Amino acid sequence: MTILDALQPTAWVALASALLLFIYKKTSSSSSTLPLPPGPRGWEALKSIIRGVRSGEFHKEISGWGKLGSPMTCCSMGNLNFVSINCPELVREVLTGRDTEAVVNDRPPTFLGTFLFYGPKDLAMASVTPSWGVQRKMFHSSLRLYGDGVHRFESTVQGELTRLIEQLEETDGRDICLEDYMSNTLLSVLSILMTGERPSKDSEVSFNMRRFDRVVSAMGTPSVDVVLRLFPFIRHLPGWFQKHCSQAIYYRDKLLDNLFNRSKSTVSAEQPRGIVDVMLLAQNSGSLSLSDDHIKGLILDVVLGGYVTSLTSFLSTVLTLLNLPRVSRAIQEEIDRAVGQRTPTLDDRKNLHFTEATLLEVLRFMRIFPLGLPHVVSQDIHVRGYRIPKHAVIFANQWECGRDPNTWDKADQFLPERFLDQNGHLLPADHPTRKNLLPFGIGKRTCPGETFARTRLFLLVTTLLQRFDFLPPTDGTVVPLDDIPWSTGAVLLPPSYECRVRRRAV
Ligand code: HEM
Repeated sequence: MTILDALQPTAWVALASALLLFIYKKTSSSSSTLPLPPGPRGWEALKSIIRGVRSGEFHKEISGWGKLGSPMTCCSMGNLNFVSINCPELVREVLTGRDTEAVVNDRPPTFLGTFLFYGPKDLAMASVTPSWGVQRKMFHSSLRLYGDGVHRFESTVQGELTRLIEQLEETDGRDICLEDYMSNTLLSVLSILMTGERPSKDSEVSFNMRRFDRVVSAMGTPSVDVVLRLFPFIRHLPGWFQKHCSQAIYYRDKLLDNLFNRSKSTVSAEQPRGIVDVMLLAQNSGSLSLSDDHIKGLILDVVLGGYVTSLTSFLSTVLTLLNLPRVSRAIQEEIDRAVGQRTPTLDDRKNLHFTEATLLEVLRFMRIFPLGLPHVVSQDIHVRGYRIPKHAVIFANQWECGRDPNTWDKADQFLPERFLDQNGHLLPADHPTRKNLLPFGIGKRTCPGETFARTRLFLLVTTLLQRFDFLPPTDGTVVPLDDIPWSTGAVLLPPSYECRVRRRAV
C-alpha cells in the first residue's frame, strides 16, 4: 500500500474543506440581515462533513444538524452551504413555490458530471436548459409507458418473471440469497427494454451494468465530488481516487459499446428494438437536436436509475414481509380475491388497494434514496425567515421527510393503512396524506422513472406473492426493520439476506 493509498477520501475532504473555510474567512460578506437556517458552522461544519465521509452515511450526519425537528437546517463552511429540507410541506414550498421554483431547480456543477457524463450531457446532472428540456421529453417517449408501450413493458417483465418463477421453484424451499435471483431478473428486463435483446446468463452487458453502477455509487457522494473538483489532479495519483476514476471510465465505455455503438450501427427505422433505437431514430429524424453524447448520457441515466433503485425497492419489500407476515397474508388474500389464478396485470392496480398502499408505505418507511439528487440555488432566496444563499446546495431530505413526526402519525411504524380510507380504498393521489409522500421528488426535476419503477415493482410483488410464500431462513434470523444495516452510497441497499421461497398451496 502506498502513502497515497493511506490518504483515503477522508483526508482529502479535510484538506478541501480547510481550503474552502480559509477562502471564506477572507472573502465572505452578505448584504442580507436574515440568518442562515440553524446548523453547524465553520470548523464544526468541517468536522461534521468529515464524520459523514468517514461513516459513509452522509444522510445520518445531516439529520443531526440543527435542533431536532427543525424543518430546515444548514451546514455552512465558507462559500459552501449545504441546506437540508426536512419536512415534505417545506420541500413542496421551496421546490415548487411561485417565488422560488425558477431559481432552485438547477444542479450543482459536479466533477462526476463533467468527467463521466460528457459535460454533463445527461439528464440527471445537467441544469435546466433548452437541451435538458429536449432530453426529458426524449426520456419519457423512449420509456413509452403509455398506449402499446404498457403492454410491451408488461410482457417483457412477465416473460422474465416466468423464468424467475422456474428458478425459484427449483430452490425447493432451501435457504437462498434473494438478491442474486432478483439482480439477474432486473438486469435482464433493463437490457431487453434498452436493446430488445435478452442477455445470456453471465453476459457481459449485465456484468458491466452492475460494475458501472457500483463504482458511480461510491463516487457519487457530495464529499468525494468536492475533493475531485478542488484537486482534479488526484485522479492521476495512485490511490482510491485513481482506482475509482479509471474503473468508472472503463465500465462506462464497455457498457456504451454494448448498448450504444452496436445499436447505432444496426438501427433500422422499420423495427426499433428498444429504448436506444427510439433515441437513435429521433436523432436521425432531426426532430430533436440530440448529439451522440446526449444519447449516451440518457442511456447511462436509465441504467443508473433503473437498476439499483428497483433492486433495493424489491429487497426492502420482501424484508418487510418477512418481518410482518400479517401484511404478506393480507396482500395474498387480496390477490386471491381480485385476480385469482391468472397472471396479474397493471390493470389490477385499481382493485389491489392494500397491495398498492403497502408499496407506498415501503417507499415512505425505507427511504432508499435518502438525499435524492442535489439542487443548487442560482440567487439568494428567503424562506420562512431564513436566507438560503446563492450557490447553496439543497437536499430534499427523504431520510427526514419520510419519518417526520409532524407529518406522519406513528411515523416509525410500518402501517399501509395510512394510505387507505375507511372503506379500505386507496386514497386518491391528491389527498393530503399522499401529497406528503415525495420519494421521487417534486416539481421540475421530479423523477421521470417513477411510473417505470412503480409499475415494475407492482408486477414483481403481485406475481411472486400470488405463487409463493416468502419465509425466514431455516435458522429463523431476519434483519429487523427498525435496525437495518444499510449499505453506504447514494442509494441504500439492505444487507444481502437469506430467505426461503415456498410454492403456495392452491
Ligand atoms: C424506487 C425507485 C426510484 C426512486 C425512489 C427515485 C427517486 C428519484 C429522486 C428523488 C430523484 C431526484 C428528484 C429531484 O432532483 O428533485 C430522481 C431523479 C431521476 N430519476 Fe429516479 N427514482 C427511482 C427510479 C428511477 C428509475 C427506474 C429511473 C429510470 C428508468 C430513474 C431515473 C431518474 C432520472 C433520469 C432522474 C433525473 C431527473 C432530472 O434531473 O431531471 N429513476 N429519482
